[in-house]
Amino acid sequence: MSTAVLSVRGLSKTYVQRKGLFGAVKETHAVRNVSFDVGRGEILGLVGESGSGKTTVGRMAMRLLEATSGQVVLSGTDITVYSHARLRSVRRKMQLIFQDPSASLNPRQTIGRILRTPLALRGIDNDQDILETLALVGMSPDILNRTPAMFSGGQRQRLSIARALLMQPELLVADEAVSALDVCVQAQVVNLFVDLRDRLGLSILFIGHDLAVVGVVSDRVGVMYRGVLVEVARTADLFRRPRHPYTAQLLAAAPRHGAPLPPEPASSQFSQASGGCVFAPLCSHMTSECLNRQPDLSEVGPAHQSACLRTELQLSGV
Ligand SMILES: Nc1ncnc2c1ncn2[C@@H]1O[C@H](COP(=O)(O)OP(=O)(O)OP(=O)(O)O)[C@@H](O)[C@H]1O
Repeated sequence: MSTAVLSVRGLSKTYVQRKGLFGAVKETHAVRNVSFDVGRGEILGLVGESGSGKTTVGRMAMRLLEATSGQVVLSGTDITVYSHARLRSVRRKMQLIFQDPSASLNPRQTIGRILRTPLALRGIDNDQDILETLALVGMSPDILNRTPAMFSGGQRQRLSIARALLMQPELLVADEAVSALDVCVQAQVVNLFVDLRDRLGLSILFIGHDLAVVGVVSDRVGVMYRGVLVEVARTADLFRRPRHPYTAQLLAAAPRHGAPLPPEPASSQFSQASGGCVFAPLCSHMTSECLNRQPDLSEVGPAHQSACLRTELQLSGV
């Protein structure tokens, strides 16, 4: 991690709603004075309960939503005052991954057409980048004539990540990107985000409500509570020594406390030979389902193992 790819300073958002034409005005102070950096090649997690302002922060950071006040700096350039026309030139550098990939992939288009769209925007008309990117996200190259409906939720999320990558972004904003997936597929997609950080040096703002999942993927974690960023810390530090009472509350409620860690495999810390998802022994809430499934272990890379190691340290309170 070196210089910040994204810096937000003092971001605030007040939603103003009026009931009817002459009704009372209701103000919601959704986000108050939020500041943080996302370093190059860093995953910053943003966690908090529903309504705490995470999505609002993510959208303001991408300038998809106008902030009431505050500043957004992308790779050293202050884009706070960019016009919409000017924003177009930097938009490709920031890509949003949604919770529901079905809603973001046109069901009537083939995967080939969906993935050629970002390439066309870059003025490229051959499929080489597509094939390389599909390999990167763990998808087969022979799927270009299929449609999104022919894939599982996890595969569709990989495809939406592939489409985002084809824009050659510097920053991904993943807003609840694994929340709609079942727990074992969550582990695989989380693994993919960690791999992308390590292989491409991507910066990722990873937004979620589940501290166990956000903790696995993130280098640092920021905690949102009622619109305020109450704490930002390196993940291991946050798990070891939460400074804010709300963080401590989140940690106490995390399902990882439910079961003791299983014994470490004798041969290797992360035995792939034992079968099942390697996340399984480490995240108690993922355990039984993952072990029953035997996901494709060839997808499990070293980055994933380091994520597991970090989780294990966190879970064992090291
Ligand atoms: N368009 C809007 N108009 C009015 N209020 C809004 C709007 N969007 C969000 N809010 C309010 O702003 C607050 C923060 O919402 P936000 O969606 O950013 O939270 P969140 O932490 O992402 O929650 P969730 O995980 O449920 O999406 C909530 O009180 C929400 O009701």
